Amino acid sequence: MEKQPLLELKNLKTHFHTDDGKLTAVDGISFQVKKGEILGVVGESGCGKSVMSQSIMRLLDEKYTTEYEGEILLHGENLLDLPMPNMQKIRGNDISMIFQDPLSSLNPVYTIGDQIKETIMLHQKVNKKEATKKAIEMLRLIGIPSPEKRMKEYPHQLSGGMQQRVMIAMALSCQPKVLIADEPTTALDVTIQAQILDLMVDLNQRLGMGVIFITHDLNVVSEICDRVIVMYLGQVVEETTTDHLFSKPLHPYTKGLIKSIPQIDGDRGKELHMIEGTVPSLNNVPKGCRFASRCPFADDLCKENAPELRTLEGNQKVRCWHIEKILQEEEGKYDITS
Ligand SMILES: Nc1ncnc2c1ncn2[C@@H]1O[C@H](COP(=O)(O)OP(=O)(O)OP(=O)(O)O)[C@@H](O)[C@H]1O
Repeated sequence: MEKQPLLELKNLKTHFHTDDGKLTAVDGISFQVKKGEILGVVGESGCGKSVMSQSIMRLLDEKYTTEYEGEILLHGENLLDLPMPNMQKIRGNDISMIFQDPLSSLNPVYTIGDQIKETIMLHQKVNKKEATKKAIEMLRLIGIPSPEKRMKEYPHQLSGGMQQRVMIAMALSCQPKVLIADEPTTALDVTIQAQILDLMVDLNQRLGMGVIFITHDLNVVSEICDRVIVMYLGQVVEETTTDHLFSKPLHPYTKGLIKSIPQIDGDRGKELHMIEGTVPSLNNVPKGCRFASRCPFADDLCKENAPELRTLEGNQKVRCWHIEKILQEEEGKYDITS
């Protein structure tokens, strides 16, 4: 039976009212996250990944600058319709978020224990003693040695990796249905990074949590994600399974990203492919395909007309006018290699 989505975005748009006019940083994003699934979100800097996740949590300034359109459905309920106090209950209880920089989310003047306990007591009906027990359990679960001792320490007394684990412990302490992880391991060294990713996958499988994993690192995507969306200038340009992303990327932008993955072994000496050009700015969004100025396939059609996201066989979705041409090239490639 097809799993029901935990979280579904339907044509989400996030607009900022600025001195330069109205800028649309997220422009019609739709996707689903199912129970126990890890959805990767990739794309170059500035393509709207963080604005999208902050929109899901409704963390942006709605009073003065930000305007949303579309739907963010959690179990069928549109989060964009909720009054802020209700939304605050959703945060931490149903959806949690972990950020790139752990120190920005940990309070330097409170001990680790107090911060986790406070999060637990804010979201669950438990007394202090029970909250302490749960906090220790969570630190143990997340692989922090001597959790009783760590509870009494302040954030600055912990290494970067430990701080990140504490933040993950806090995010998971209420067993959210959905976890949004925004570049959670970028600032960490490779060994710690691998340990934290293992932990996240383990918890995702054990707790059945849906995860939205935002990253620049396609190697990480290949290791942990089930499906991936590729974003470009506020839109999804490709959505596919992780297997297909690497074996059969179709959008020219996705192909460029895959080619620019640094090779650790093999291919040594081969020049790293960089996608030429830069992402257009939000106050100068092209009227045609947003990737056209950097695309080797682009012609007049692309420059004049914006392509829709098309669904292909295997539920792969691609926003490009030249899918057939690209598919033919792929076929050719397979003929030679098979
Ligand atoms: N408050 C704001 N007002 C106006 N524009 C904003 C605001 N916040 C973000 N933007 C713009 O929205 C676009 C998307 O930014 P966002 O931070 O989501 O990109 P990103 O893909 O997460 O990049 P990175 O990978 O570097 O974190 C950028 O052009 C950014 O300048």
